[in-house]
Amino acid sequence: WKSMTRPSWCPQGPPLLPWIGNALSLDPAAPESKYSEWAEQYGSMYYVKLGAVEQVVLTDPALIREAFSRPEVSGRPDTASMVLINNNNGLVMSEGELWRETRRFTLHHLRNFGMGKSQLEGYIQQQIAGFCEEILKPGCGKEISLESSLNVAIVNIIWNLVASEELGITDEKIKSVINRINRLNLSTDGLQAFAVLDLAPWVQKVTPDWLINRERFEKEFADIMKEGFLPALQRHRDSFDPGSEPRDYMDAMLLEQHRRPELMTDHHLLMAIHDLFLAGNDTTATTLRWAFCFLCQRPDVQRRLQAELDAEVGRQRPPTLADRQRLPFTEAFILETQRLGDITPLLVPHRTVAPVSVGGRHLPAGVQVVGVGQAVHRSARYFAEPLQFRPERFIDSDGKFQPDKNVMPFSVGKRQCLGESLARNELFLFLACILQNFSFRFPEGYHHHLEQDPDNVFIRSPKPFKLIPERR
Ligand code: HEM
Repeated sequence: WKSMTRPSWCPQGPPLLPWIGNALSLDPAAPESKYSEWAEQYGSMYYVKLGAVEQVVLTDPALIREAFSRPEVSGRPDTASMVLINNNNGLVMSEGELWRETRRFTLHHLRNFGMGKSQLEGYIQQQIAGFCEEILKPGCGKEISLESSLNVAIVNIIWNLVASEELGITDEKIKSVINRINRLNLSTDGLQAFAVLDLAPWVQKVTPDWLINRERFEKEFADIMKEGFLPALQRHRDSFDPGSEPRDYMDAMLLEQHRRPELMTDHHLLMAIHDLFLAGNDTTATTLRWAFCFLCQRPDVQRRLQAELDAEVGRQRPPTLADRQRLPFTEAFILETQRLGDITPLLVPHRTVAPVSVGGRHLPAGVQVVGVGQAVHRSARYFAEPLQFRPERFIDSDGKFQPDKNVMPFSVGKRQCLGESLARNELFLFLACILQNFSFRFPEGYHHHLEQDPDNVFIRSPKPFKLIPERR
């Protein structure tokens, strides 16, 4: 009876089954749809229990903003799977002082090395030129997929800031590292077994490790580190000089480790690098894949984007970040792609680290706080005809781009995406530079709509598709 009772601090929510709560109601491949459905029934704040995990779910943008701006809501889930994967190290899953210090330090150094500034622009354009030369040009007139080659072009940009190294766009080894790291962290295959631990932590005590694949997971993780990051870190260690200016983020981390060994342990350092690699590649590459999907679905939108580019930039020079102001429809297209593509429909869950009041309710410490981005992005309350792809909704009567604060793909508040400025620059330059030179269409008879890849649980990716590039 006790396990079926909602707490007095949040009395509304779907009915709870004994012990398992609402766990059976969620589709593991797309849990966000149930959360959005519940939003219609139970309103802007409701209570959900997934086995042992208590969640307060927020579906109203003002409430998400209020909660995520509070330091008391800046923790991360401490469920068994999360602890196993990250051990609360790194950038994305750490909390408390370790997170605050590492986030401040990372932002400072990545900005120093050019993140969000025009000094990185030339390098981003170089990656786009390589992608056009090696993937799009040879693919003209043929059916191609934009899978890991797009990720490599994107990963090179963050990897340049982190390790001053460039990886080949068609290099199979790096593609395999990217695929393995994404699969392990983001796919149902990697995480299904551990979900059981979260629902009922006691299962851990009675289940042999081999049954939940713990060893396989740990070995795969160690192998990826060995193949992907350790060689670069070792090269930095070998040539590191504590007396001179850091060359990149790895150097800066090693210097900090020199100064504060208790904070920058080897594992934390490696996890921070892993987090930048992961957070900085599949997010942006998946957003671009949605963009290509919408371009093929809507040739009229594609033509309008190209007409704007031709009129404002021409074809003699590549578009630059300084052209942004003059390309309002391109900006509107990107925002609409982020709204409807909605790659993180549940954002990333937070946890209360101390009691806190949100929306007039007093939440205790230790509760997960889930902001349902999808319930905002696809709600008719905030967007007219929310399932239609309409970039014009962000263009005002003077023809200017009018961003809408209810579109929050990078989340909000204390843990708002650390790479937002970099990602925005990448999305703009990739789309503008590519559309200046290429057009895209789906193969004859293919329609995509909004179907998602069922294998990817954390990032809502489009179902794998092929497209045909043509030279303009
Ligand atoms: C279109 C691209 C991107 C999207 C949609 C996106 C979205 C997000 C979201 C929703 C969060 C969770 C925020 C929260 O917990 O409230 C996040 C966190 C984060 N993102 Fe991004 N991101 C993108 C690109 C990037 C890039 C390029 C980087 C690389 C620098 C990056 C690094 C991070 C990091 C390190 C965090 C953890 C921040 C923290 O916990 O303090 N992201 N991102």
